[in-house]
Amino acid sequence: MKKIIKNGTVVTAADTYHADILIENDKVKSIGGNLSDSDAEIVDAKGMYVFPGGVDPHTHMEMPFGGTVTKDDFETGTIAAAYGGTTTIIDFCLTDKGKSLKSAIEKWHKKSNDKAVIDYSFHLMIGEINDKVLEELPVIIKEEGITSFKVFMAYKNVFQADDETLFRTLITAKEHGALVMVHAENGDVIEHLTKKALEEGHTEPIYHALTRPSEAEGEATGRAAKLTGLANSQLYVVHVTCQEAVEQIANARSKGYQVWGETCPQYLVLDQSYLEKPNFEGAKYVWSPPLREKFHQDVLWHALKSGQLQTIGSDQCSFDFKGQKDLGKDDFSKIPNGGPFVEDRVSVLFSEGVKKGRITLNEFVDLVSTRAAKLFGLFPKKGTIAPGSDADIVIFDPKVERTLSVNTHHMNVDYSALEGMKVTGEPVTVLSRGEYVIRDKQFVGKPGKGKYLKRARFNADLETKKQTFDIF
Ligand SMILES: NC(=O)NCCC(=O)O
Ligand SMILES: [Zn+2]
Ligand SMILES: [Zn+2]
Repeated sequence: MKKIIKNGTVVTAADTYHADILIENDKVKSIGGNLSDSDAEIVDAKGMYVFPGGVDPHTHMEMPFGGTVTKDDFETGTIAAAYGGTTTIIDFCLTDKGKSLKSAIEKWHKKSNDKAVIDYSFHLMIGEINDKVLEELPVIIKEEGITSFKVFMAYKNVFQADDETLFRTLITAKEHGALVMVHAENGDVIEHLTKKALEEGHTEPIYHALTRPSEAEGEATGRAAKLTGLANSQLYVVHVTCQEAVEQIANARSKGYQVWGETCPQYLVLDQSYLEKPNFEGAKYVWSPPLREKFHQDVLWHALKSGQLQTIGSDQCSFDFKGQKDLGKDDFSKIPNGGPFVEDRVSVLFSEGVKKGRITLNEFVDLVSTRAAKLFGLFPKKGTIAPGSDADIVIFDPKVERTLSVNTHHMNVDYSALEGMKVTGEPVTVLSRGEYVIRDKQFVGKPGKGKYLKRARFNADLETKKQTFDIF
């Protein structure tokens, strides 16, 4: 099976140039001018950008949360991801205290095995550290290729871990070459403020934001960064929303700590006022950490541009408005947290970022694909277009204008958080390992075609670009 993508503009995190791309089987074989091969199918990309498939480092498919389960599973969620130009997701595998890590991973394999239409991998939640966990972790890193662990500093009495657990996870990760991820909010402070608000009779969605102040995110981010320095380890802060957290990350980085940060499109284009929509509509905009006051958006864009934040995750965590979000109709603390974004992540970044002059085209590719591939042990198999890389490729029309809506999106959820938003640009054709998943804006992939990816151990040198590497 051979294809030549012709006449397009190839965009990577490093370069933008006109070239043809020859794909043989599942890999990029060569890149050059006027390539020809009589056996190859010609794919015309005239007027299009051709960039590496998006790597979304933050999804929650079919995840139990708040007494319900996220609506998109590995089938609907990866189909939507592919429509949106993403060809790899890394999903969070939740663990249960007292149960083996292996059993949690097996559960996640069962959810995804026959369903995913694009490639995928797992991060592993660490909720406790004990002898059993310490014994299992090296085996899991080796056998499952899971090289990133997630610790929640919030969601008290549910997922929240204490500082000892975080610190010991950081030490263990350092020892075995893994990256520790944190949901950084001070869960104890939030618990107190939530109880107080409810006692005072405040039940509306806006109180979700008011009881999770940005200072509580900044404090937890700074604490996690300091513990990382103390452990001489490595940290990735998920879904950064605010100035206080960005400042802590920048401060840690200025001291030479290995700390990276992710933000999400929702924090770049939506703000706290959405939670005040009438008729409980504000529940559609309940994320943790919450949407912030508008000025934080400029701080986040600036941090992406200046390199203090390095990736964009969708935090795909979709719940229907009817039947799921309304579990919190009389109590904001019962509204399932999260929203649908896996399909719109790349387009929002292109339209609001590149088109509006906030980031360059190459920075865009770095943010939606390359950096996550590097940080999470997938580069250069994923995250770039180069000879030997997987042929995960997006052919993207940079000119088309469209309006985002629940009526046209492919996520399995009854609303769009971006209803009516106009964006410029759309993926037209998406290849996963050389095969069409989206062809001329139609899904032509197959559930089960997506492969589970074992990832390499954390490699800080890829970040500082000191090292040459082999295609694997
Ligand atoms: N972010 C959110 O509100 N829901 C998903 C779970 C998490 O990432 O904290
Ligand atoms: Zn989180
Ligand atoms: Zn999340």
